[in-house]
Amino acid sequence: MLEVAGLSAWYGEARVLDDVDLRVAPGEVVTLVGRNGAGKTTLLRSVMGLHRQVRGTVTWAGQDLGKMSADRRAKSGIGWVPDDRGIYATLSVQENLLLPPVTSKADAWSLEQVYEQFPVLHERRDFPGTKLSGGEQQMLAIARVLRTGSRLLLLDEPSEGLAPVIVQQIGDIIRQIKDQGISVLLVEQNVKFASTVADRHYLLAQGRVVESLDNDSFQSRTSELLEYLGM
Ligand SMILES: Nc1ncnc2c1ncn2[C@@H]1O[C@H](COP(=O)(O)OP(=O)(O)OP(=O)(O)O)[C@@H](O)[C@H]1O
Repeated sequence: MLEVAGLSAWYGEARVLDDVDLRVAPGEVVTLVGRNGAGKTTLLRSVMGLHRQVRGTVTWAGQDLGKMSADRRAKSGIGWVPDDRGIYATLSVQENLLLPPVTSKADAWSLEQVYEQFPVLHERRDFPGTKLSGGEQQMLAIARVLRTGSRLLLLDEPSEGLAPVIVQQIGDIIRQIKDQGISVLLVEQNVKFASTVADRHYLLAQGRVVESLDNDSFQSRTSELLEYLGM
């Protein structure tokens, strides 16, 4: 379980998150929805320990993460997939997958498991990162954190710039991950996509959570909510 309580964040004097509370249960997919600049990426980065000018608490698997470094948070099972995907362009797919340090964690996916769940990565295993499509890069970025045994994935706009058919594939992967009891906290501007994968949603405006709602309520009120958020 991830629990964020009273989280505020600043860049210098500018406060960009204001007293945010949220939870993600095991196997739950939760989205952060809001217009550009609402603070979504900063929230993910704060959970990962990459943004340090914060106040409030982040508790993961019963442990208050306090001032723990991003590296130690990763070792405790939190996986970060940035919006630029962070693929090493000159390395092959397989080399990218072999980069995370070998871990004995039971949750860490083996190369065989990755290739079984992501057949396209097996087909492309000798391709350099530069030759992958956006969707393949996204799959590789997700697979790479699963290799480290992550039990919580922080995904920043996984559908961005992808063709609808590829977005559907990313949705399938998120559902498979969920079925394995892994939690996902997902920033998403594509609300149609968000409503096909998520259990719950937090709506963020100017750094504050303005609504928290389950997927059924989100689907029945989508246009009203988007108008309210100015999206
Ligand atoms: N490095 C930075 N220095 C100063 N201000 C920043 C920095 N990064 C983000 N901000 C500001 O913090 C606020 C929140 O940005 P953030 O990127 O978290 O929003 P977002 O909801 O993820 O939007 P987007 O989808 O555009 O990234 C915005 O006002 C943004 O201009």
